[in-house]
Amino acid sequence: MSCEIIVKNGNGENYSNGNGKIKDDKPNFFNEMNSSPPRTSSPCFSYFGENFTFEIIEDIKKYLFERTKIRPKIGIICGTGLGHLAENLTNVDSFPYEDIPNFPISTVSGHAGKMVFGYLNNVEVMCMQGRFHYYEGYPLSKCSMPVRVMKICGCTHLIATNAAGGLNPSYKVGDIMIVKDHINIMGFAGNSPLQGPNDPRFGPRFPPMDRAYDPHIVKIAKEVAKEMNMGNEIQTGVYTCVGGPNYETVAELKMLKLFGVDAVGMSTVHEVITARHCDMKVFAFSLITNMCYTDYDDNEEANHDEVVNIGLKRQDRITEFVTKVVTEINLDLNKKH
Ligand SMILES: O=P(O)(O)O[C@H]1O[C@H](CO)[C@@H](O)[C@H]1O
Ligand code: HPA
Repeated sequence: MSCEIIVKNGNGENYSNGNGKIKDDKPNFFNEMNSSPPRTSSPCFSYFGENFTFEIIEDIKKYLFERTKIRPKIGIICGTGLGHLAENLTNVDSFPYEDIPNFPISTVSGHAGKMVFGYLNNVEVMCMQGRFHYYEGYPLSKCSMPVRVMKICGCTHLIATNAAGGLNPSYKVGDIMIVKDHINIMGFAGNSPLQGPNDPRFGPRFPPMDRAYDPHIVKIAKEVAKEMNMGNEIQTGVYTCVGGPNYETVAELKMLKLFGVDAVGMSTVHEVITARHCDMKVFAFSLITNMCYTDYDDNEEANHDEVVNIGLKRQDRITEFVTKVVTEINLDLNKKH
């Protein structure tokens, strides 16, 4: 059975994949789910929001590569208050998001909104100084679209960092939690960055998510932590992403704790799913910026200024940690070639 995609392009015009007749201007949910993706380099819209086609991602790469000579294998996403990392790059070429064609803009404090290419300890990297969140009004596919840009730019590895609330009572503010796994709560509710037509040039329709966080890089990171004497400040745990922007209720936190969640935030999971879909190796960690209390008698409340401030306080340590992990990943990459 041939299926037809009818979506609107950026100018509001009908767009069809040419597999049949246009019957009306409303996209058909089931047709879209079963069809090949639209091949276009102008943004088009579907039930799942803007469709960032392979061609659009290639155009973004073209824009960047015409302006930088850096050819990174490692992409880094800086979490809230962690953008300092990008300030440690040398020989930088920096692109404000508003200048990059088809890029969203960062609207959250603690996220500068720049794509920075440069060297971290002589290793070529590209670094998002600021990420996109669902609560900013962007669909998950748009939030994680830059991960595909990293992939098409040649990155084989993604390092995702975030600020998160600590649920595990043995954690303390300032700890770094290496993410060993995640629980995709937004996915339980039927929301995924991979919703909509699948383009096999990015990855398969049904990607596996076992070992989403590369066990070998986790091992490398633990060795780095040991070398840095991080003994009582490094943890390993399970992260979850809630939609935000409100922080969680006590009852929600109790539930997450029962689920086995160690740290809770509002990002990363959809980026990791997108990265694994296109076969990138992933390493992620959370900076524990506040503790999540599951007792109604506790008066502590999370607030974003505190989250940003803890990031600033821990920036030097985190920069050192990431630099060493990047250096080790690069040594590994060179061994393989
Ligand atoms: O996950 P990152 O972007 O580090 O930021 C975390 O901190 C913000 C809340 O204070 C939310 O955006 C949450 O996701
Ligand atoms: N909850 C959700 N997201 C967060 C938190 C939190 O406690 N802290 C930082 N980001």
